[in-house]
Amino acid sequence: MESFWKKVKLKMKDFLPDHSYRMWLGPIEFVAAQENIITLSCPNTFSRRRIKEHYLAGLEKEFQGLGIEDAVIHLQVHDSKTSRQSVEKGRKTKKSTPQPLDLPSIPAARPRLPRQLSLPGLGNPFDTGRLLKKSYTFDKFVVGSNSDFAYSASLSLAQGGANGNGALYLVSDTGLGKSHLSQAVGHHAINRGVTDKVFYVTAEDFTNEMVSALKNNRINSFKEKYRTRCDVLILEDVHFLSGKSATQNELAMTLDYLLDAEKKLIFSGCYLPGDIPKMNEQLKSRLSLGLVTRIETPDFKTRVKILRKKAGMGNTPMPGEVLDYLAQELCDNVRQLESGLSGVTAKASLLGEKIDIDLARSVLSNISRSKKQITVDTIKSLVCKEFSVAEADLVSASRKRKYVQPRQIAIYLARKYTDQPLKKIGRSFNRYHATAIYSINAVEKAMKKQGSYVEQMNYLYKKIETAKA
Ligand SMILES: Nc1ncnc2c1ncn2[C@@H]1O[C@H](COP(=O)(O)OP(=O)(O)OP(=O)(O)O)[C@@H](O)[C@H]1O
Repeated sequence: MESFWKKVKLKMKDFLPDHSYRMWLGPIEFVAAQENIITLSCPNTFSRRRIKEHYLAGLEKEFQGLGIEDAVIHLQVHDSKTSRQSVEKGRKTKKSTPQPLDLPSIPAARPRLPRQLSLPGLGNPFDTGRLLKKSYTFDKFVVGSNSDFAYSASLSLAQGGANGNGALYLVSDTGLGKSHLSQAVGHHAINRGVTDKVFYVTAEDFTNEMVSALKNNRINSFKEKYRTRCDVLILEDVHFLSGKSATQNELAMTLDYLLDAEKKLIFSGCYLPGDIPKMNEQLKSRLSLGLVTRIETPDFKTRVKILRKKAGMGNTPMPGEVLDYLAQELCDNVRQLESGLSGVTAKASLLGEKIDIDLARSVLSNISRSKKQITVDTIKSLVCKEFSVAEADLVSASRKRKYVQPRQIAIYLARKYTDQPLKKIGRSFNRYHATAIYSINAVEKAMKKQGSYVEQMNYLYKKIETAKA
């Protein structure tokens, strides 16, 4: 049986991005097999959970493909102290360890930087569908005047693209439903049995996977994977590709294949394709080939509708006046509405308090206080002080190195710590928003290359987070 496991592993190696294989499947060892039950051992509980959630069904399928009908995998942890209890029967076994109380975080929104923490393994066909967030379906999306066109376009694409378009580009500021709608298209395809070859991948993962394939002489299988094994491609955070010309070329060619084969393509990003700096014309034109639709910020009526739906999905009844209050105060995006709602629910349940306006006010005061503390101006003055530059120089047209670096860093920090749209941030530095995107990418790139740069940024984060209002 061990030889079967070796075969399964080899197959997985082919399927998965290199880093995912190395991180998750490479370290797994074969332990024993009895009839159709195969016991494998993982290096730790975290890895076991990850394997269980993302890879187990696929592994079992691979064993079944090798003729072991009804293969069931038991996962255990390597640790010598491992007891029998740590052997789990895949998905069916309930966790016996009590989980720490997971308090919902109150901040208004998660950082709006292009996703840096995307999951390894995104976009591999083996993970098909399982990487899509369960709740990101059409029926859970609340349609308002801000999103009706994007919703209809996504649904139409999911239902077969009656308008003949095989591609859709969703654009919006952060937290307004791009991921939700794009993943809803994937769910639709899988749930209706149209196809399970749905690839969900961020532009960053696509890039990393391609670079790793190049390094490991696997570029042909990378190309083959995207060009021939995918029916629905969901590519998020497209702006991340700015300046990455090799990835742009490869993606443009892949898109040609997929478009020719009439596959469904959904892209999302914070900027229109034409506004992404350092993006080659071929890719821009392909990204714009289908419908390009914008999701706007929801108006008050829609915010109430969203809150009502989300409150209805939970178990805690939420008075109408509290929903109105939250909708009035939280205007930036839907993620912020979700934070407010879960903050109110959590506080009420933890303290055993009644849900009313006073409670909601106390929860939101924390959100707005932390938001108010960090403004673009606070960031500008802190960066000027740290780099010993005058504010006039920071926002000037000068491209001298001594000003460019602090300027880029300040823009990056403004994006990370404030809710200001990038256009507005750019304007605060007398720059177009394309330059703001470029600055953010430049800082990210530098952080990836130099440890000292990361240290410098960590130092600035601390300074900002502890700065007085
Ligand atoms: N119209 C909507 N109805 C219901 N939920 C929504 C709606 N819009 C957004 N959401 C919810 O808000 C949260 C953020 O949405 P999502 O992640 O899709 O935003 P995004 O535009 O992709 O953000 P980012 O650019 O930061 O990735 C999700 O939990 C999503 O389900």
